[in-house]
Amino acid sequence: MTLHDLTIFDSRDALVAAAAERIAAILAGIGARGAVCLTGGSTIVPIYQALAATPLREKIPVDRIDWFFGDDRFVPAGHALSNAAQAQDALLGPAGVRPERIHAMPTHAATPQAAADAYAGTLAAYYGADRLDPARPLFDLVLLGMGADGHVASLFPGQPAAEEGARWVVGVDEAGHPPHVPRVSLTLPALASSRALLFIVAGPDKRPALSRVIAGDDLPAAHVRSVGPVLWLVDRAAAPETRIEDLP
Ligand SMILES: O=C1O[C@H](COP(=O)(O)O)[C@@H](O)[C@H](O)[C@H]1O
Repeated sequence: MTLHDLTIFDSRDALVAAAAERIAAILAGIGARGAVCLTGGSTIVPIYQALAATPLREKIPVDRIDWFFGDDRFVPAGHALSNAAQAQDALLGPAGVRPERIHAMPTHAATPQAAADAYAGTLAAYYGADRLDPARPLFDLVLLGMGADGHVASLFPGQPAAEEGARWVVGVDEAGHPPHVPRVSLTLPALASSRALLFIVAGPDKRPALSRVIAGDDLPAAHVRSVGPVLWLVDRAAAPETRIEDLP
């Protein structure tokens, strides 16, 4: 991460408002067809709610966007831990997105890896190829949170999924962070196939990992790339205490 990619907001409310505005502006610029990769976690929920409400909802061309997921918990559809259910309740439902535009991970599959393989097929069918071309990113926008351990999507530190360099989607049998249910996750190459990528990070529990990302330590979040900008929007509580001028 370079410092010009990091914006620090004085409060979580300010972060939520600014992130929602930024996302709405990106989505408003989508042309005839676009793809967005949604995140799970708790930080994103009020941002989804702001996007689904007036006045931002009016800026979003919901019917020209296909909505995908960066990861999900391997739980039945509608489960309290489901990222897809959370996004449906906070954003997609209230914003009036039609079901055929929503591409949830098939967490009813026999195994997390079977779900991952099926979802890779869904992505490839949308993209029209099974090889990613940097000149033609898969996603217009990827949204990500970061766990306190430095995980992104469901790519946890020290696990092989975080090293995957070929497949687009992987099954994760053991989550490295609560809730400890199996996961399905896009890989770093799939996330990197994006015109823009936005991290949204809040809370004091994220501060150590964010400091490590800035220092370039070996954490999944530090390895996230995009064809376009990778922007970090963080609140003051998550930001390192080091004076900004002293950061690398
Ligand atoms: O496990 C998860 O959490 C991360 C971060 O979530 P947060 O609650 O700390 O905001 C999220 O990026 C990921 O999608 C989710 O499955």
